[in-house]
Amino acid sequence: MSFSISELNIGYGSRTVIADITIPELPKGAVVAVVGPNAVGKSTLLKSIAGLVSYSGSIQFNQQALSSMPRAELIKTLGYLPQALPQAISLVAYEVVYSACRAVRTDLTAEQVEHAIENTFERLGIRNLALKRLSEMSGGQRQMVGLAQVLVRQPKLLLLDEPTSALDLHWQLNVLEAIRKETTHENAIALVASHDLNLALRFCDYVLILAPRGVLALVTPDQLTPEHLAQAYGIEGRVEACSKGFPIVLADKALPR
Ligand SMILES: Nc1ncnc2c1ncn2[C@@H]1O[C@H](COP(=O)(O)OP(=O)(O)OP(=O)(O)O)[C@@H](O)[C@H]1O
Repeated sequence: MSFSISELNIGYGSRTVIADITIPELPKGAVVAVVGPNAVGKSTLLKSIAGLVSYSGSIQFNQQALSSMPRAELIKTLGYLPQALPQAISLVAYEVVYSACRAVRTDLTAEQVEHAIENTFERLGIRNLALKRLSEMSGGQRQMVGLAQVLVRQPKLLLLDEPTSALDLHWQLNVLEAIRKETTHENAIALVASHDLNLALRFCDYVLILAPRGVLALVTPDQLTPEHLAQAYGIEGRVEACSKGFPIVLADKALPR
C-alpha cells in the first residue's frame, strides 16, 4: 500500500479551500496526523479523499487513482469516520457495527463477520457497549461505536476526522493505540485529523500541517519546530522532549494577528 496526492485543488463553489497540494508517497503502515487551525480544510481534505467532495488533481492509492477505482473496491478500501458523532438511534451497538460490516464486506462469510465484530469490540475495549442502545449512550461512547463501524471493515485507507474529540484521556489513548495497531496490522495508511498536537506527536509517524490554502509542512514528530506552530496557529510555543523522550508542544501565548 502507498498513498500520494498530486496537485490537488478542492473548493466549494467558486471558493478554493485547498489549492494545489502535493503529498509525496507515504509508506504502508503510516499513521499521519492532519493538523492545522480551524477552517483550514482538514475535514474538506478527508472528505475529498473519501469521494464526498469533488476535487481536481490526483489521489493515488497503491499506484491507482482513487477516482478510477471500481466502486465496490473503493468502498472496501476506504474507512471514513466523519467529525459528527453517530446519531443517538434506538439500535444497539452490535447491530450498527454488524450493518456497517455487512454493507461493505460482502466477501466475508457470516462466521468471518462475527469474528470481525468480536475482534473490533475487543480491540477497542468496548464489549460492554455491544448490547447498549446508541440512544442511551454518552457522546464519547457513540464516538467509540462510530470508530468500531469503520474498523470492523478492515479498510486499507483510514480517514478519521477527529476520532478522539469526545473522549476522555483514557479513551483518547485507547483509541489512538487501536488505530496505530490496526494500521500496522493491516499494512494500511491512516490519515487522522486532530487538534491535539501532543497526541499526534505521540502516536503518528508524520504530521501534515495545513495552512490556509495549502500544506505548510509534512514532518516527522521530531521535526516539528516552534516556527511551524507560529506559522500554522499564530502562537508562540515550544517543542521540547518529555521525560520519556517524546516531543511535546507547550503553547505559551497567542501572537497578535
Ligand atoms: N459544505 C460546505 N460548503 C461551503 N463551504 C464549506 C462547506 N464545508 C466547509 N466549508 C468551508 O471550508 C473551509 C474548511 O472547512 P473544514 O471543515 O474543512 O475545516 P477544518 O480544518 O476541518 O476546521 P475545524 O478544525 O474547525 O473542524 C471553511 O472555511 C468552511 O467554512
